[in-house]
Amino acid sequence: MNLDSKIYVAGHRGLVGSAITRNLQENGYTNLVFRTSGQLDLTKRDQVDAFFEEEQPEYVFLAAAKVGGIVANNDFPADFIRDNLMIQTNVIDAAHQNHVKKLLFLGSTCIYPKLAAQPMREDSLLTGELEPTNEAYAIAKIAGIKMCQAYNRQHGTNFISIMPTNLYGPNDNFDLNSSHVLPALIRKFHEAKLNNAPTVEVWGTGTPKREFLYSDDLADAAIYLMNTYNGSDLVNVGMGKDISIKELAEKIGKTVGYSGAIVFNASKPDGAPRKLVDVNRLKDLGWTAKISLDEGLEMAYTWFLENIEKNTMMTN
Ligand SMILES: NC(=O)C1=CN([C@@H]2O[C@H](COP(=O)(O)OP(=O)(O)OC[C@H]3O[C@@H](n4cnc5c(N)ncnc54)[C@H](OP(=O)(O)O)[C@@H]3O)[C@@H](O)[C@H]2O)C=CC1
Ligand SMILES: C[C@H]1O[C@H](OP(=O)(O)OP(=O)(O)OC[C@H]2O[C@@H](n3cnc4c(=O)[nH]c(N)nc43)[C@H](O)[C@@H]2O)[C@@H](O)[C@@H](O)C1=O
Repeated sequence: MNLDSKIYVAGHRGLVGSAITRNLQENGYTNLVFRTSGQLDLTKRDQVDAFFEEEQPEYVFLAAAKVGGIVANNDFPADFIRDNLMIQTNVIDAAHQNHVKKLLFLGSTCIYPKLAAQPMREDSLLTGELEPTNEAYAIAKIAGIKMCQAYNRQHGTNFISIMPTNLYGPNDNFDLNSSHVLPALIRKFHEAKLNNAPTVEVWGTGTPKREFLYSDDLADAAIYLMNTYNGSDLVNVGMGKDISIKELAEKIGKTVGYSGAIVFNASKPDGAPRKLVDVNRLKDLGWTAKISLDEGLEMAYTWFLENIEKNTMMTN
């Protein structure tokens, strides 16, 4: 990408899209194009076609998607498969029709089998059963990867796919029903501290392990790969280190300064037992993560205090 290339960041207000936008702006990219979902509903093909015909972006970061935590995925599988298939099909095909030079598709590590060998290598895709709580979302993401690969093969496009591990950072979703674990626990521990609550509820057994990457690191990797990587093979993006949910809860309790007890609610799903990604391909391509979980947690909690805690609209 040149500094004046026209770049469309789809989903620029979200966790990932906002981090990519910040990074591009800080690095002097001046010709960025955005639309909110209210201005451009990417599930509507006619709107997507009109937008691409009008704007003719050269590069596309596809960070718009229907995203949620384990319970939202489990409760609304139809919404997750429908919206994601529609958004990505519309954007990928419009990018081809309008001769976009390069597109970056964001998948997720939930595309790998529930019991994939750890750390999970890119070639474990489609080698086993998926985790049932997010199968619908994962199937949509796998279709997105395969669509990029098929377009590259048949049409000679340059559409790349990256598979980030669990992410967190500014503009995360802190709604307790639909968020991922890390923002949910920041909010739960913070509110328990304020209310002097004796316990905080953590879903599941606390034994599953997850890997967490700060969104600024992910954005840095995405832009690095957009600038340097041309290939149909997917690329994992992560830290290469994981932690149990129990350890994460203890860490967040410490960050927030909560001194009560943690109670596990085993009636909520655990999901995949472990999702550690193999980051060797990414390392070989020349990129490694820079922000540790401890640093990232401090930054995420500070962002929460400055942007969400003050928001009196928080209702659940
Ligand atoms: N969060 C995570 O832990 C992980 C995320 N990913 C992937 O990264 C990508 C971004 O996720 P994340 O930033 O967390 O998600 P967010 O929910 O934070 O942001 C998603 C963005 O998508 C936009 N969007 C949703 N539906 C539509 C629509 N119909 N039309 C137009 N825009 C729409 C929203 O725009 P608006 O704000 O204008 O409504 C929103 O800003 C996704 O592909 C996700 O699968 C992958 C691995 C982990
Ligand atoms: C990014 C990824 O995100 C999702 O998969 P997940 O990693 O299982 O998601 P999660 O962050 O919601 O949970 C991780 C673990 O944490 C436990 N947990 C404890 N307490 C809370 C809690 O309060 N909220 C949540 N959400 N989880 C909690 C929870 O029970 C589970 O064991 C999918 O959407 C998938 O599609 C996807 O791509």
